[in-house]
Amino acid sequence: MQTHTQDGREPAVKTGLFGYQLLTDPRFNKGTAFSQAERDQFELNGLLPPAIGNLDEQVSRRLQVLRSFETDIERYAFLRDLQDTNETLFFALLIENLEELLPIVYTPTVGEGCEQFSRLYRKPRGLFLSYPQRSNIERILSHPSFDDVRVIVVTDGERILGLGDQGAGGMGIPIGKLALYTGCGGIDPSATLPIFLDVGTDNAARLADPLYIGWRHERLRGQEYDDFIETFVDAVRRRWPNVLLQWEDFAKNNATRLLERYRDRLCTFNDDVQGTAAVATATLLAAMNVTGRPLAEQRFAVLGAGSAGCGISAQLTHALVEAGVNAKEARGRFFLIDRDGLQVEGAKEYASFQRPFVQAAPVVQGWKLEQPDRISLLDVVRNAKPTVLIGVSGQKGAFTQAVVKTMTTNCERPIIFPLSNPTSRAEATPEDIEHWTGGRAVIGTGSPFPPLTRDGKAFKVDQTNNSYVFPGIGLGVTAIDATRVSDGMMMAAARALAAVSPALGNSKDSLLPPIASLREVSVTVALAVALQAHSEGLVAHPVATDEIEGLIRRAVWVPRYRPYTRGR
Ligand SMILES: NC(=O)C1=CN([C@@H]2O[C@H](COP(=O)(O)OP(=O)(O)OC[C@H]3O[C@@H](n4cnc5c(N)ncnc54)[C@H](O)[C@@H]3O)[C@@H](O)[C@H]2O)C=CC1
Ligand SMILES: CC(=O)C(=O)O
Ligand SMILES: [Mg+2]
Repeated sequence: MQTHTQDGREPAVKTGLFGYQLLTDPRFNKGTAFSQAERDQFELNGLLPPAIGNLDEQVSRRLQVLRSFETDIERYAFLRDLQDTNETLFFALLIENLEELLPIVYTPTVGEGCEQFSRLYRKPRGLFLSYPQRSNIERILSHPSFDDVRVIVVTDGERILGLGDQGAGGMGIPIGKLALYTGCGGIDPSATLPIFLDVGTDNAARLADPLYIGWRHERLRGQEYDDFIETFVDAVRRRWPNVLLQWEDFAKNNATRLLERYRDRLCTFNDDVQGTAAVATATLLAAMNVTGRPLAEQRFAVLGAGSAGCGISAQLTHALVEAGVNAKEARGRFFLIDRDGLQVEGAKEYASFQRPFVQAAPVVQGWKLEQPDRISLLDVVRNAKPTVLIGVSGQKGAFTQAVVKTMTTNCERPIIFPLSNPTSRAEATPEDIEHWTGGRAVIGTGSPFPPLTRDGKAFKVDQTNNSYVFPGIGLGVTAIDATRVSDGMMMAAARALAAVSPALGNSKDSLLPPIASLREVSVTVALAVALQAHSEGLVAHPVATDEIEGLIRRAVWVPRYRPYTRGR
């Protein structure tokens, strides 16, 4: 991290790079903004056009080019190329235009980026650790360019957004998430490392694609898979004992299992399980200001009993208990519906992460059902009368008109969150929900949607996405060297986000702060997370409570060109 000297000038960064190598290293490249003195010192004369520019000019030039493309996937490819050419410029552009660019760097366009990854692939970024290279992992991680790594996002590509198994194309997700760690959370980009664990793919189209860049092999499972993950985690712990490791977009049979296996062995969390739970909890707490009905009175229907559905239900159960509901009753408030219908005792074998949210058989006795052998979402909404409906199933249109309209018979202001990503997988569009409920629903979506019209004015749709929390978790954890990510830290993140809800002061306002303010939101989340880690004794070095905010603020990386000096 760079700091200012006492006279306010930044210390120069030493680099052994010069000439063409300096211009082709995205961490050091300044493009046309290299000064004449730097061009002389680093042998750049002739390699650059003569005009000397600056970061602001470069940002406006790139923005013009970006806006001239016709499609978002072209914009995505352009931004990925810029990131791999000049990181400072990429992040300056991103940070100054968060609201416009997040839907490209992140959901929904990143989904298409993953699907097209083999075609778009240009330059190396991060690490592809493939099964055939398993005995080399330690050597691969040992490269000096990774010495400063503090945050890793890792995927095996099996459940990419709601798009399923994308094989090596899944690498687009760790790259996108880490772009937000820097763009929103202020983590120094040289401290971030995207990793793809290539254990093959079961995506037949990818395996048959001659241009596929991944390991052309069916997905490994069972002991071979577990041993590979163990080798990876062991190598990570040895190389970076205090790194924050974020698991992302693993399939449901692995996500919670791996989290439980490793959460006490290193500083780690699963974003789909825990990050999603934190943002959903925060948005719901904020929604209480709009509906006027306290959390302790809510009943929940959750479509999709996977990583996100069970993670959300677990954290909300804690929140209900904290609000005074007893634990058994709190769990009973959750109705989780998967492919086979409502999770209910005796219907089938449930995975261990699903079991806490299996309804007792007597609860559904006497329910009127559409079909006798299956309890559908509509049956649940009719009979259990939930006040909150959450979609994390990846199933477009699963919140039908009948389901949504029935929600309005349960309560005056139903809370309806179709959280699946990307946009094409949302369980319902805000426009339809607004129409079907006559404007009574409180809405949150996973991906961005255009504003609604309410009382003749544009009304922003809240994007209930874990991007509101994971960058702040990363900033808080790394700023104070937290050793673990606890449930308490996740709850602190959720409460901190809820506490900055615009709806707190005005029940007609948004539930979440604007996307454009994500950098400030992340500092707020970081502070809450760091204070909680401190109070739980989960910090590597002693630090005074009143120093924590300063540590966080000083840790925030800002894109600007630093002075360089030649040396090793
Ligand atoms: N807004 C946000 O921040 C986040 C959104 N998500 C989205 O949530 C979705 C699910 O993610 P995960 O839980 O990690 O995936 P998952 O694969 O663990 O869970 C999805 C569940 O939905 C079930 N399902 C599939 N079809 C169904 C149907 N017709 N009816 C009911 N259930 C059905 C699956 O059997 C599975 O249990 C994805 O689209 C993902 O993009 C996930 C994490 C964060
Ligand atoms: C947002 C996110 O993590 C997901 O859709 O998987
Ligand atoms: Mg995810």
